[in-house]
Amino acid sequence: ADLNSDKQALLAFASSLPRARKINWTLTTQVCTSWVGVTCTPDGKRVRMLRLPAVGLFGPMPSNILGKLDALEVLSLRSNRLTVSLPPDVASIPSLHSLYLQRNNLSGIIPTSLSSNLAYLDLSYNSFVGEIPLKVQNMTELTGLSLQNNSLSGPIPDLHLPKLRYLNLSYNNLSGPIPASLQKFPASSFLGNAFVCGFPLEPCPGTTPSPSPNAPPSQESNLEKFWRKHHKIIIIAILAGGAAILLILIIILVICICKRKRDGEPRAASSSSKGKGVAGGRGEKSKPEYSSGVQEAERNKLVFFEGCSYNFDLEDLLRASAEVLGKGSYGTTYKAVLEDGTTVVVKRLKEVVAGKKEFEQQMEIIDRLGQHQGVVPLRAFYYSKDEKLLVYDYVTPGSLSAALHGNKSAGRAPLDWETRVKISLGAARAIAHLHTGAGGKFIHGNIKSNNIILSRELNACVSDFGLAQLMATPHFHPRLVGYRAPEVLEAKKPTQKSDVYSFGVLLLEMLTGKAPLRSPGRDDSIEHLPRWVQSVVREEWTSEVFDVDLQRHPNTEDEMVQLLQVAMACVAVHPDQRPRMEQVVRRIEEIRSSGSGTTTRTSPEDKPREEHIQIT
Ligand SMILES: Nc1ncnc2c1ncn2[C@@H]1O[C@H](COP(=O)(O)OP(=O)(O)OP(=O)(O)O)[C@@H](O)[C@H]1O
Repeated sequence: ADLNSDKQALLAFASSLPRARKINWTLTTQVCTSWVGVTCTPDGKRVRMLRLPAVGLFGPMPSNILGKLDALEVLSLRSNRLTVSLPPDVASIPSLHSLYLQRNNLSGIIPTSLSSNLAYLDLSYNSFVGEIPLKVQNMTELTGLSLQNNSLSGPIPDLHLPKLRYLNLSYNNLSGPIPASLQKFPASSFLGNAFVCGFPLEPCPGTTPSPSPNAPPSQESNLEKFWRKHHKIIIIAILAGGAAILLILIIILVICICKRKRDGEPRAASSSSKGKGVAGGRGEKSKPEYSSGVQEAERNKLVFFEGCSYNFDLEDLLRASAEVLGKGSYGTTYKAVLEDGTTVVVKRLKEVVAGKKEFEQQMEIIDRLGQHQGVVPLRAFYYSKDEKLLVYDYVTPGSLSAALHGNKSAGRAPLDWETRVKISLGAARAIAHLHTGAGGKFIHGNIKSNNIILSRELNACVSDFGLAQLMATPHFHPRLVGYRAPEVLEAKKPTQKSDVYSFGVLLLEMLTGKAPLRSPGRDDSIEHLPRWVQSVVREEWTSEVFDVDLQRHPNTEDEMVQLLQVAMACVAVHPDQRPRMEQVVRRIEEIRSSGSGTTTRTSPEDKPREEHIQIT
């Protein structure tokens, strides 16, 4: 078996099921990079995961097709309308460790040929009948078993599975005592089976209740003796303790009510600080902050763009573990790692004034402009009254800002000259594309080194564009002021020419290795980078301007001076004197091709996108 046989099996699977929503699988496209729901092994030789939850698949689940994917580890076809039965060839794929088929219309018996490598099996909310197969006992890797809400009957097997952490057999027609090996699970694991008895449910008829499933009989009788002797004292102590706790709770409650009244704080305020700590009950993880504004009824409304190969729903995103990457002018950005390991960036926008239609139109434009190798593509968005979320690819290793100004003692290697030119050209091309790509009117509005994300090959990917148009008023985050053109600081309206100014500051940042706003004197006065560079150049100390890390590179000063001239043209005070972005691109291309040849001049920008942006 190889990738080609996996591809044939997937195509056969797709053609055997009428689909409500079109799946983008075709003979001519790449299985591993563009097929929705498909994840390959790291070497790209086999299909490792197939995840198509809630995509409207309906009809009988085909036999002898998916079983051919013999490197498959995860299969998720949950929340579709698959019928008839679970084919034995699927359940027995030897490499399979997670099988999610919950919320379909599958019936018949659970096949006995279950793979012994399964770690998670979810067949809940179907119509399976018959007994729970004894074969489950052999699945020693099993950590979760969800069979609730089926029509399973017969006894509950005695399962000695050391890794089993989650079990749900509720709402079936099972009968008989709960085996001792499963009495550690809560009552909710067994509820809704009229004839199931024993701890943690009601004792079985004709048996004496035992206080603990594992307590040895001798200990039990000692306890009884102790209880007989001291029960009055124990009851009085419990009542006194309970009364004291109640009193303390009442005092705390009164203090809280008084404090709230004093603060005059409305109950619904502080929605933005909710989230991380909103942990649910048993087994639930704390939810990411950005989940707090998503309404229960709207959880299926994550809008994906065409060609996106991610396959998760909003529910998955809300369950992801989220880490704050930063709080910017448009909101908070999180790195979200989903349960299957998929990593994305979620931007939670604040203070959006655009209505739904306007917002959706802008998303369409951002998506269209994202079809460029130098731009971080927007993959999905969510819009509701209380919450606006954007989902992007997670690009590593990080921002240009971190690469230029990050901590050297933490092992950061300085960017060499060749790389800085490559990044400048990549970013310039991407911004020129934004300026020309949507009828010639589009403005980035937020160019800065934090918004140039570097791929593993250190190619520039421009992010965070097209959002200013959705916001109430332009926000000037302190970090942003150094990039703002003078006319924007006054009139607060960015233009393509103000983008050119910001790009000029970015070039100066790369040439000097200095941040756009500096505090040179002891009096803490702030100096703008363009003004500082101008003053040094005027004194004819040009070479003093360049980053000390660049001064070590031989024969590159000519190129540095030429790029400095481009940067200075971009930061001209009058917008009309600044070049257009296409002119900037041409100038950097000339500088690059007239290079001294001391370094290799390959052109990775010409490679196809998937090699260009490394996404984890
Ligand atoms: N797609 C991405 N992949 C990896 N890191 C990202 C991605 N998008 C943003 N980041 C990083 O996340 C951090 C926070 O980004 P965010 O856009 O919220 O703030 P900012 O760029 O500092 O400010 P602003 O909102 O004004 O642009 C930044 O360091 C940025 O480099």
